Amino acid sequence: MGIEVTVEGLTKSFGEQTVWRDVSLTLPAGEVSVMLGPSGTGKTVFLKSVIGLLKPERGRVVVDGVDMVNSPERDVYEARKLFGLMFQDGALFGSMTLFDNIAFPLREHTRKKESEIRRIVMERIEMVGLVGAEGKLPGEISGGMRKRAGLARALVLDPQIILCDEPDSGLDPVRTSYLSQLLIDLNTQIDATMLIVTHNLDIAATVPDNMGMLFRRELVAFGPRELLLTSQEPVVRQFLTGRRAGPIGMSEEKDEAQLALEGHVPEPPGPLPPQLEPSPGLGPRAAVQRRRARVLAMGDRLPPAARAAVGAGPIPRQGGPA
Ligand SMILES: Nc1ncnc2c1ncn2[C@@H]1O[C@H](COP(=O)(O)OP(=O)(O)OP(=O)(O)O)[C@@H](O)[C@H]1O
Repeated sequence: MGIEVTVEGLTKSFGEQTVWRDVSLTLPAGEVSVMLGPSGTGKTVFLKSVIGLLKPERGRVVVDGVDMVNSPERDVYEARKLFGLMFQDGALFGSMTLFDNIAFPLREHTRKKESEIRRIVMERIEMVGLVGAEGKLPGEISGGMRKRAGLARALVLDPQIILCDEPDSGLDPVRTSYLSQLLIDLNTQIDATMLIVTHNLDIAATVPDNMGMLFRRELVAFGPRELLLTSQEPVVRQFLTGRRAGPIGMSEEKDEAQLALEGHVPEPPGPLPPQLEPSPGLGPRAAVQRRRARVLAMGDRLPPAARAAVGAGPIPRQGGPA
C-alpha cells in the first residue's frame, strides 16, 4: 500500500507574494486525492513543495518519517525515490523513443540489467495501453499518448506516491474519460497514494476519494469527496459548477463589493455523481473499503450533508433515548 503524506502549517512565498499560507492536510495512504483551484492559486507550487523541489518558509511535509521541507538534502533525495511524477506536458525527451524515455529513470537510478529493464518497461507500457508505440518518438504520437507515456515513466520505479500535474491538459473529453479510468485502474493495480492537480470538473467529480481546493492563498477545504461535492461554500460550488457567478473572477478573485452587486446565492448541490469503478477483471479497489472505514470514523467532523452522502446516517445524540 502507498504511504501517507502529512502536510502541516505549510506557507510558501516568492519575495513579497504569498502563494498560500498555513496549509495542513493528510493524503491518506493508497487513496486518490485531487487538488482544485483557479489558475495561479499555487497548485503546481504545492506539488513541488510536497516532493521537496521548492522549500516553503514554514511548515512540514512528512513522508515516511522524512520532512521534505527541513531535512538534509541527502534524506530528501532518498525520500524522493518513493514518488512518481507526471508533469503537464509529459516532459519527455524529444530525441528518445518512448521505450527509452520510460526506461530512463531505471537506467539513471538503478543498476538493473537491460533484460530486467525491458521487462519492467513493457509491463508499464501495457498498463497505460501503449503496446506497439514503444519505438516511436514523442513528436510522432498524439498528446494523449504522450501523457500516458509520462504516466508509464512515473510508474517504473514502483512509486508509493504518484503526483500528477494537470494530466488532462490539452486532451479532448473522450481522451480525458479514458485517462480518468486509467487513473482509477492504476490505483486498483498498485494501491499507491495519488495526488492529482486538475481544473477538469469530470475528473474532480468521478475520480478522487478526497478533494481539496486552494483559493485566496488558503486551503479552503480538504476532505472526503462527499465533503466538497455537498459543500455550500460559494467558491467550491462555483468551481464545481463552472459558473461565472461567484467569488472567482477572470483575474482570480472578485472583490467583496463586486460580489455584493451580483447578489449571488450559490445553487444547492444536486445528487452526487458516482465515483468510477475499476475496469472489469481488475477486482475491487482496496482503497474503497479502507476509506469507508476512515470516513465513517470521522463522525461529527463531517457536516450532515456529507455524512448523508457517505451513507453514514445522523450522529446519535449522546445521553438521549436509545
Ligand atoms: N519559481 C517561481 N518564482 C516566482 N514565482 C513563482 C515561481 N513558481 C510559481 N510562481 C508563482 O506562484 C503562483 C502560483 O503558481 P502555480 O503555477 O503553482 O499556479 P497553479 O495553481 O498551478 O496555476 P495553473 O492552474 O494556471 O497551472 C503564480 O503567481 C506564479 O507566478
